[in-house]
Amino acid sequence: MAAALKVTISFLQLKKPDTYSLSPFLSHKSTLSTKTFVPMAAAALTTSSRTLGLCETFTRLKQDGKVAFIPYITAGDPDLSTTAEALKVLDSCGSDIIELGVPYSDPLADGPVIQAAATRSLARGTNLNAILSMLNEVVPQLSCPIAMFTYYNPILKRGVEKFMSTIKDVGVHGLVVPDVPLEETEFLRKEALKHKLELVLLTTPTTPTDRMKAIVEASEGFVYLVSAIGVTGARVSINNRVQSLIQDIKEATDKPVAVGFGISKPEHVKQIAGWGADGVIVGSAMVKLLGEAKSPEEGLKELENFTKSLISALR
Ligand SMILES: O=P(O)(O)OC[C@@H](O)[C@@H](O)c1c[nH]c2ccccc12
Repeated sequence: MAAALKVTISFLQLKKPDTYSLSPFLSHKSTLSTKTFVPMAAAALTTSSRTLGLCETFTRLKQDGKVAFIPYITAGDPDLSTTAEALKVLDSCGSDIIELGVPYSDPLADGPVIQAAATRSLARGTNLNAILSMLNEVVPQLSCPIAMFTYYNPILKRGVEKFMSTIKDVGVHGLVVPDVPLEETEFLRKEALKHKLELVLLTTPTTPTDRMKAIVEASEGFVYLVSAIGVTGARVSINNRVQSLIQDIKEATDKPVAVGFGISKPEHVKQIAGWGADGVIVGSAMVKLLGEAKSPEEGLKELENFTKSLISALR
């Protein structure tokens, strides 16, 4: 009987750290270096559980006629173990992408809630290495992708290439850097692409049309539409102008558009989804619940209830 060609990866036959030997039952042998082989094996092992990237997530949601729910929290507020639990809570509640903020001493685009969160986190000694170690443990337990949110300075401090490779290694999919003007994103974008990270760019209500078009052209993953002039922070209502801003962007690109700034109520979420947004981003309202609660446990419970109320307004 013709021997069935059955290929097994015999780890026991591993001769050297860098080569595996495929040992087909037929006589010939072939060896592949781990550089080409393990990724294939690893991919085969994880294909089914591979987390989708940002753009893929939006594509899947669009096929299901759904709008992405994207919460933002500040890493290390009130502490990193609570952040780890919060990521799991947000994921299990059905968040589609999670923005995780790296605390920074001069968060110029943030309002008082996120500024206070960054101050508390830094006062506890939170640093990038500790955040990365936490992510290394938690990301494999999540079903939704992480977009790291950082100002430019922490990236420059570590070096752009090193920063990109390090966050990719712990399973981060995307990156949002609010204080890098379009003109200075070239190198950042090149390095992000090299490390298969999706660099999300932001456009605002005051961005001139030509500049908005250049931003959406360069943005990867999705386009972040800032809904309000000023800094982050929950608003009583969402500016009706956002509806036309969403349409303007959709005339310029097929890329998904997610709206952030000020969103803090189920009616805000419904309104923005009704205007045609592909995603809604909620930060300050989440950060306030988590960071200003009487205890981490209470903060996590309030975060869960609030997240469920917002997601149910989307579904
Ligand atoms: O906090 P808000 O108003 O819900 O906005 C989202 C925002 O928190 C998050 O996307 C974010 C946190 N810090 C930022 C700085 C600039 C732009 C966006 C952000």
